[in-house]
Amino acid sequence: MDTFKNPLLIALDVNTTEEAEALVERLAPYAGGFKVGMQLYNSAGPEVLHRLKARQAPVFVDLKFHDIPNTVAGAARVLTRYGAAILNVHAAGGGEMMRAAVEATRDEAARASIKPPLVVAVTVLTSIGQEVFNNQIGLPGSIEERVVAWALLAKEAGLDGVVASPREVAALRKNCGKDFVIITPGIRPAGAAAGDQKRTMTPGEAVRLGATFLVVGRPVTAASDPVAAAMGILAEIEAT
Ligand SMILES: O=c1ccn([C@@H]2O[C@H](COP(=O)(O)O)[C@@H](O)[C@H]2O)c(=O)[nH]1
Repeated sequence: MDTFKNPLLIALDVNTTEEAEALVERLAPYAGGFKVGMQLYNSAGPEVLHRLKARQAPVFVDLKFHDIPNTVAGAARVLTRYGAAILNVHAAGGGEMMRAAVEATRDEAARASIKPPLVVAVTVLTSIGQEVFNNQIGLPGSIEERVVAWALLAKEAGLDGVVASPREVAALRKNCGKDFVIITPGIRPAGAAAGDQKRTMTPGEAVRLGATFLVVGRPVTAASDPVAAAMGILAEIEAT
C-alpha cells in the first residue's frame, strides 16, 4: 500500500487531467491522497492515473465495480497495474465477486512486484436516506444494519475495508475491528452545504468515531479558496 501522510482524500471531480493536476499542485501539502472517480476517469482516461502517480500522490480509484466476478477481477487487475493505492467494488455484488477482486489484485501485484492496492467495498451510498433505502431500493431494515452486514461479508471475502457514511463508523468499528479500513465520504465541515449528501458529519466527528480516511470533494474543490478549505479540514482532523 502507498503511504498516506494523513487521512484526508480529496475528490478530484473535474473533467480534465490539467484541472486535476492544478488541484493536486495546490492541495498536495494538505492531502493524504486524491480520489479519481468516474467523472475524471471517464473523461481523461487512464493517463490521469499515470500523471498523478508521477507526482507521488496516492490515488483512490473510485470506479465502484459491480459486475460478474470474472469481469470485476479483470478490471481490478488493470487498476492494480496502473498503480491504484485503493480501488473499490460494490458489496451488493456478493462475496464471490469481492473475493475475485481481491485475489486478482494480489496476483497482479505479485506479478508486477508492486504493493497490492487496498480493496474496499461500497456499502450504502452516502446520498441515500432511510426512506429511499426502504421504499425505492426496496431493502428492509435500517441502513446501519445493512452497512454492517455488507461490511462483515466484505471482511469474510478478504477485503481491507468499506466505504460508508460517517454515521455508521461507530457500528463498523465495533463489529469489524480496529484494523478494518473505513473510508467516509459525506464529510461536511460545519456550515457547508450538504448538496446531494444525506448522511453527513463534520471531519472532526468522523475521525473521533474512528474513520480511517475522509473523502472530501466540493467543500474543498468548489470553495472560493480551496487551499484554505483543505487547511481548515486538516486542522480539524489533527485537533481531534
Ligand atoms: O457513498 C459514496 C461513495 C462515494 N462518494 C464519492 O465521494 C465524493 C464526495 O464528494 P463531495 O463533493 O464531498 O460530496 C464524490 O466523488 C462521490 O462520488 C460519495 O459521495 N458517497
